[in-house]
Amino acid sequence: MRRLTVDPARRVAFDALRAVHADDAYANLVLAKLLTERHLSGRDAAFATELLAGTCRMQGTYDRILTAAAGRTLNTLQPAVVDVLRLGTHQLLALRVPTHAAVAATVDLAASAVGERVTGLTNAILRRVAARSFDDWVEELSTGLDPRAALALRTAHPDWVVAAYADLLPEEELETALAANNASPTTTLAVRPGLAEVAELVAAGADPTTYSPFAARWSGNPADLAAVREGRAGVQDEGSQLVTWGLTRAAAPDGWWLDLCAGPGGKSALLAGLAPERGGRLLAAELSVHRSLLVRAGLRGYARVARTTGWADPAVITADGTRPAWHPGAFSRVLADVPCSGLGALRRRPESRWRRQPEDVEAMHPLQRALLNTALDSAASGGVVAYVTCSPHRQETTDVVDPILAQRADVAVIDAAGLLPELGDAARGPYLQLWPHRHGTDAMFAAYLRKL
Ligand SMILES: C[S@@+](CC[C@H](N)C(=O)[O-])C[C@H]1O[C@@H](n2cnc3c(N)ncnc32)[C@H](O)[C@@H]1O
Repeated sequence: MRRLTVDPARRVAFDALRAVHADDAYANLVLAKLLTERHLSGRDAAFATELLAGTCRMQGTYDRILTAAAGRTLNTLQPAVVDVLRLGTHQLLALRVPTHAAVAATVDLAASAVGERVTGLTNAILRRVAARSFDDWVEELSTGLDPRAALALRTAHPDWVVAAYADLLPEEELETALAANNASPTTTLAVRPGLAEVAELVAAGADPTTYSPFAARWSGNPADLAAVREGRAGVQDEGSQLVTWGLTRAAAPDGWWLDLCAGPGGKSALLAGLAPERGGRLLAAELSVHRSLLVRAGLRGYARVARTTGWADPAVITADGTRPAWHPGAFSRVLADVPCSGLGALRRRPESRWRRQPEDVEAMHPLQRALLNTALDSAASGGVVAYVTCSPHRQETTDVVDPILAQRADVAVIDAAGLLPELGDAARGPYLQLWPHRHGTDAMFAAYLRKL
């Protein structure tokens, strides 16, 4: 029997991909767990990360290429073999792995992970994949497709996601916008106001970002930074920081602030630091017990300061935001960062574009409406509500906000551009819409509303 030399990075990527497909695991979470368990770091960890993330993102297009190369539908192959082939295809068509190395390493992976009997098939299919470049495959497979379907194939997005983007962006911007979802985002950190300064992160080697005064980009492991270890900074997309900052910049009375859907707690951590200097104090509410614990953990830096200085400690409760455990009108500022499809964070959630279905977007609509109505009921007269999604999809953004505005006489829109004037090109009517290709952030949406 021949000796197998399966390298640990490819094996980790394969086991993570199997968990994504067989157990509905989140690629990022399962990968982080496997890297730790198997003690992979440095170049091996970087290769496994790129291999897994790239394979997950491009899956729909790779499956079309593999179907053509195999001459049969993929459901006639063992699922584990299909995953081996997807990983091999990414190495051949997107990474700079020489053809012979990509094929040999993938055939060895097939032998060790599935069995010697599938090596001939794996080898034959991969050799056919390797015969063309990615662009040549796409050109061949695009024959007869309409321009939108060809764009979906080229940028590896489901047709319905392309349609949702096309609904919001000018045609000439569409391809750039979709392509931006295929770039690996760098890690962005946010300081906890009052506990750390961006200058501390910059002195440690991070880079300031364009818009958020709380942000810095970091290319290493966040846990290497003392500020992160001590709960004085955390990982948070710049878009999430900006929509939160917008809420704190509107005029509003002093009083308690509410984060209605707080878990895992990134925005709460920013709000908690900004509240005291604006006459506020934060209550973070979250439905899931596990996620409420994450919110509490994210606020641990403030808890330490509060113990020693008597500073107003943020509070965390586990509660259903649609059945308020507080009196109406109790809050001066309310953040409703509602559960959504996450279509604006496709860069960070490599598998999600193929897992999500249009029905998922529809299914969330009633909860989003209910949470926005609770948020408005919870705000005091003169108070401000931010309705936020990490999705630009019309159904979970303006289709939630506009009908509620039409129904309620006690709400007015605050122009988002006035709250965040440093952001060019982010107005969506009176609302805010960020985009990866325009702002380098997730595609966050925010509507700022005044309770009359
Ligand atoms: C988009 S996430 C919030 C992200 C969070 N604001 C952050 O920045 O870390 C939505 C959260 O709403 C929670 N959620 C879902 N239904 C809820 C409800 N009825 N009441 C309160 N929270 C809810 C989910 O568990 C999830 O943690």
